[in-house]
Amino acid sequence: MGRIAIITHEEAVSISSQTQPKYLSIVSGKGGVGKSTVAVNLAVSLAERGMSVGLIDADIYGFSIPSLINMRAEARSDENRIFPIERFGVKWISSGFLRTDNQPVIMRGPMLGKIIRTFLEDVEWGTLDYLLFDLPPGTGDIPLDLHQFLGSMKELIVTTPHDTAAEVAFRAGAMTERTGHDLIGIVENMAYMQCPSCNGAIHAFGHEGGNRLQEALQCNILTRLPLERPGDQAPAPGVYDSSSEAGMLFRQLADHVIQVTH
Ligand SMILES: Nc1ncnc2c1ncn2[C@@H]1O[C@H](COP(=O)(O)OP(=O)(O)OP(=O)(O)O)[C@@H](O)[C@H]1O
Repeated sequence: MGRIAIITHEEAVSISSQTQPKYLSIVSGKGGVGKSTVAVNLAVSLAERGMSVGLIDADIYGFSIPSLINMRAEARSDENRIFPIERFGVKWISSGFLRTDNQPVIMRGPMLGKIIRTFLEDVEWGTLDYLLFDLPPGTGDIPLDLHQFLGSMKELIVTTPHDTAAEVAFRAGAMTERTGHDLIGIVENMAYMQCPSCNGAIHAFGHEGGNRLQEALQCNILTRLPLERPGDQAPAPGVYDSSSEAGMLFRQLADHVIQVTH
């Protein structure tokens, strides 16, 4: 597993505040592996370190950011600009904030690209240190569109330890190379759970998938996250409390991201 660097809050703040945000995509091969959960908690952890952070929910059809951060609201807009929703120190935009009736979003490929462009250009982001993208699972048009709009960007790939998830994640990782994006690491989510009686680790989804992916993509696993739901103390259904094991690991991951992207 890759070494995670811990940095102080002061160091983090001194790294922050450039004019151009750093673009970071969170990708996965399959749905349901926890990509949006990783994106949300990384965004909140970066903000806690003093970074100015925005997140684009680029999963236009399958958006889940509003429910993960427990926010049902319509983004304000005027003639020219859309104002992102602010919560937990992060600015968020999602198609779920453009309509609040939970109706399906029906769009063809080129319209998806247009929506992403609108999110990039017409949202009042202000000055950001990081703009994160929660991409839809798989290797569709949106990563290609983003490459066209922004050029090179950093990517984190999320998988579970299950062989199938890792195999599909490999294709998403290979796509990263083809689009010229820079894969900074792998997050193995739902890697283990703690046995309630003996406290040992239970590997419900196996434990080889992440290692195989690491070898195949020649890229480090940055963290292995437990199978653990945010508890009653959690600030929202998809946001971990900073004192939980997952919460602490997300804060370490944020430190690492700051180090490798500054
Ligand atoms: N480590 C974890 N432990 C327990 N539950 C988790 C964990 N990670 C994610 N979940 C839960 O699994 C479900 C799917 O997570 P999430 O929406 O983040 O996945 P996803 O990969 O973004 O899926 P999709 O691409 O289909 O939206 C959510 O209910 C989330 O709360």
